[in-house]
Amino acid sequence: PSRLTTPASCGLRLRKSNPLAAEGSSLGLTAPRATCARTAWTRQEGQRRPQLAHTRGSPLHIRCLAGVVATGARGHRRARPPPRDLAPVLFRASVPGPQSPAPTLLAIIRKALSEEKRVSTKTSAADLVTETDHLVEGLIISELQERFPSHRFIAEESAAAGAKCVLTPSPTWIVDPIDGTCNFVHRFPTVAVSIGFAVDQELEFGVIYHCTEERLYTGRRGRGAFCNGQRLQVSGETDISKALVLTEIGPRRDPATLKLFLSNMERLLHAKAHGVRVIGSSTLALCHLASGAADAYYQFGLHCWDLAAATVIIREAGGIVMDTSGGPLDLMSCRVVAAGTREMAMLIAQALQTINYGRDDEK
Ligand SMILES: O=P(O)(O)O[C@H]1[C@H](O)[C@@H](O)[C@H](O)[C@@H](O)[C@@H]1O
Ligand SMILES: [Mg+2]
Repeated sequence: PSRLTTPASCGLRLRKSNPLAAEGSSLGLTAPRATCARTAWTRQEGQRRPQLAHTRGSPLHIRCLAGVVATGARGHRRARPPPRDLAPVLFRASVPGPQSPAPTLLAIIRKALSEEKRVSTKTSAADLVTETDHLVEGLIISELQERFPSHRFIAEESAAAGAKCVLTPSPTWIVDPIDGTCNFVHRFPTVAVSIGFAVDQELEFGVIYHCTEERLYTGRRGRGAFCNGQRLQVSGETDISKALVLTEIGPRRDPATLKLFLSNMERLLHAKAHGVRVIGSSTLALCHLASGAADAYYQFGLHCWDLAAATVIIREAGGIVMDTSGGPLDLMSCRVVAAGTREMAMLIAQALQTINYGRDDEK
């Protein structure tokens, strides 16, 4: 398999035992070795953000992510690979063994999960963020930026700090460093990292890692969707009265929004859905849909970083992702309906009342 050369201080290779091996062999993946990173915190425009410098032997070693290969150009690292030739595999998933003191991205999240956290709020009292969200986002972006200096990024905590969320035709990584931050704060073990990639405003691939259950979901346009190497397939259910439906509450708690949220749930229960579940992570709920463990998902108030990776995974598992109007998905519209079948998606869309959260690209 091809082996990408990385800068001396941040070599990354993927293990053969990586859960992606089945898919990975066709992508030319190789085993991981340590990446070293040093973090320093500085205040910029009132925000606390990580500045990263890759330094071998620095106190914080991060073996975090990314074997990225150009399948059409094996063995060549390109500053800007041809869009269709990119395939991702992100995350060194395992906690390091005793001989390896370097924490993985996953280890950082898992360690922080069990510790006290400094929690801040963003758009509402229920919209939470921690230092770990910032740290993980900084690590992911710096790693990818080093490999692909011309690529663009849309990332949750950067957006919260004022960065614009505009999806241009340029290759763009769309990152949610921790999805399920409220769960993370409460130590509720449903937390994920989500990274999507778009070129020409089209979603090319997505990777979602379930941090506590060590499940790696991947989807690549035209190449299928997998969980730990097992192919994913959505359910074929078309009847709401036989459906398990998932949703998320969204960040707002004002009475008008809550009334609409509860009324939408009530409408689906009146339609005799078997259940409507809220698990606290949009990306993992969407992965459950992709794996056939649920039949539909809808939400108002989610963001492009909740949707980007999951959309590829669901589509590649045979599912439908659309706008709540029944039209095509608009990644920036802060709303979605997804289902295993078009019939189910349309039934859900027809049952819903709109909750207007605005657009990601107008904030
Ligand atoms: O945890 P974050 O990344 O803030 O994502 C949340 C998402 O943006 C919301 O729409 C969902 O309702 C939450 O469950 C997600 O966790
Ligand atoms: Mg998040």
